[in-house]
Amino acid sequence: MADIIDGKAFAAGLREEVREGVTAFAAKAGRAPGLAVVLVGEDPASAVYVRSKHKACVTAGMESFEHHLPAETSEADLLALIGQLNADPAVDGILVQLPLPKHIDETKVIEAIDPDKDVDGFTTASAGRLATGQDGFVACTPLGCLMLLKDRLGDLSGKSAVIVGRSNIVGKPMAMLLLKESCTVTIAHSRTQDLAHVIGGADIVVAAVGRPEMVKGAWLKPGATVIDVGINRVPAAEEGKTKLVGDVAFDEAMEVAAAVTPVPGGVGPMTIACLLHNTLAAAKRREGIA
Ligand SMILES: Nc1nc(=O)c2c([nH]1)NC[C@@H]1CN(c3ccc(C(=O)N[C@@H](CCC(=O)O)C(=O)O)cc3)C=[N+]21
Repeated sequence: MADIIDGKAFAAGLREEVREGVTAFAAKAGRAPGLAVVLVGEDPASAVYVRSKHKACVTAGMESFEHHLPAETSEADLLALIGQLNADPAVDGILVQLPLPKHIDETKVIEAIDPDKDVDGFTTASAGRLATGQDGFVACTPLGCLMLLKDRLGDLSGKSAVIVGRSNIVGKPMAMLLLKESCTVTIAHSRTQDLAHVIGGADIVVAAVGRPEMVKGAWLKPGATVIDVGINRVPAAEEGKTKLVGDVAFDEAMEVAAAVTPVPGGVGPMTIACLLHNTLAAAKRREGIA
């Protein structure tokens, strides 16, 4: 039976570490780090995420600036707000909750964020810095996955890692991070032939495809470490109820792997903790505090 990697507990530790860092920062800078979160529209899932980000911020001793705009906000008005936040000295980090309403060009909005305030790591500048080994912000979800892997395995050098999924916000930055750790990295995706065979060679599997339980336990190399990024809401056994499952068939994986992250309680909590970590780092960088 594999170990369950307790992302929730690890995230709690990281949040406590950030809280201490915030206290030290405030003593030197005379102000708290500030995170601006921009939410456009009424998507209920987004509202839940934004509320938990706000709570986490406040608990860590940070300033949280919430900007909740109506769904019909124009792209120009949103860009103007980003411009204001870029110029606001009290704002160290800017997060624009995705997805945005269809009439707004997401890329254009993300690119408007000052890369030095891009705590989500979503701008082209941040992606380029990561790919070329320069200092910058790493997207919170892959950063959280890397922390869990290093905590579990220590040195990752020489390990074979397969990432399932090639998104800009998880798959690609995850590949860059693992490459930097000297893993041998494979990115698999919907067109990959014989996925079972590809995954079968991996010491590390990161599943980020958004397809419920698509990675089967029998595909895994015995003793593999499995990081499940998927958060899929599916019908539960009880009529009318739903439950969350990952991209990995968890019970099967537990029979073969050495360690597996659960959903919920795995990668999800790490994403928010890493957002706080990035925001503190942004504040320190802006104030020239080591
Ligand atoms: N600009 C932007 N940045 C984001 O980082 C971003 C975003 N937009 N849009 C939406 C996704 C999703 N996301 C999650 C964060 C935490 C959990 C999380 O904490 N999940 C818990 C609870 C899940 C639940 O009960 O619903 C868990 O997995 O244990 C999940 C998902 C951040 N996102």
